Amino acid sequence: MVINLSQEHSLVSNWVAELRDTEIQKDRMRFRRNLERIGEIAAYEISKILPTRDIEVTTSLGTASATVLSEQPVLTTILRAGLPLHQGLLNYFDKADCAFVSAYRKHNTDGTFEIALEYYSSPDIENRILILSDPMLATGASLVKTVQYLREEGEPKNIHIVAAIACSVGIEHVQRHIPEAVIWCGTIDDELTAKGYIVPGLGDAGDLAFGPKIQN
Ligand SMILES: O=P(O)(O)OC[C@H]1O[C@H](OP(=O)(O)OP(=O)(O)O)[C@H](O)[C@@H]1O
Ligand SMILES: O=c1cc[nH]c(=O)[nH]1
Ligand SMILES: [Mg+2]
Repeated sequence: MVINLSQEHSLVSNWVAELRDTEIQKDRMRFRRNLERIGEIAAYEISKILPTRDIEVTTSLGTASATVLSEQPVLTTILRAGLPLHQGLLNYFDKADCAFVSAYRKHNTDGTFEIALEYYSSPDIENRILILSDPMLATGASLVKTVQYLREEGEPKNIHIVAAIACSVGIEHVQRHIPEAVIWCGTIDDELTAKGYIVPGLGDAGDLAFGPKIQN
């Protein structure tokens, strides 16, 4: 299932427009904050379909009935571009456990690339609700490889994927390999360059959030 958070107009479309704009992108703090805000809205939307339980809360004047989450998700992100989106999810799921994975494109001299996974820090994800965030779902290779890697340690009961911009080709790749995943995205673009960049996309999310890095 794919949920496009820009299907109907909301502030999300405004933040995605700012993320794409080459002038506004010069403000790294705004770029990171816009990713964070999309993470916050995604958390709010996902919370509507998470399991709940009813509780009684003692107030100073009586007792109130309330419905609250019955369990906390595991928020997993892919370093480094995933950090601002992850922070947004964590701002709202403030009691969640967190996992971090490093997955990056290791470029070959012929222009092709492989996904290198080198670092992994996670709680036990067996039977947990996994929310995996990465701002750019381009080919989908990083997300699929990350989920395959995490599954060697435990089987989550639900998988949610959060992206700011998802490419339709990448969505199909994820759906082929993780058909049960629910994909929440800020918007959907249809093109990918030969180097795997989303068009119109926004450029390199990691560089725009944190500055350029040396090529690996
Ligand atoms: O869907 P895919 O084709 O796998 O591409 C998406 C990946 O590319 C970006 O990371 P990048 O390799 O630029 O690393 P960075 O976070 O260090 O910038 C992005 O944050 C994703 O992890
Ligand atoms: O368009 C893209 C694709 C992958 N990673 C990015 O940061 N941008
Ligand atoms: Mg990058």
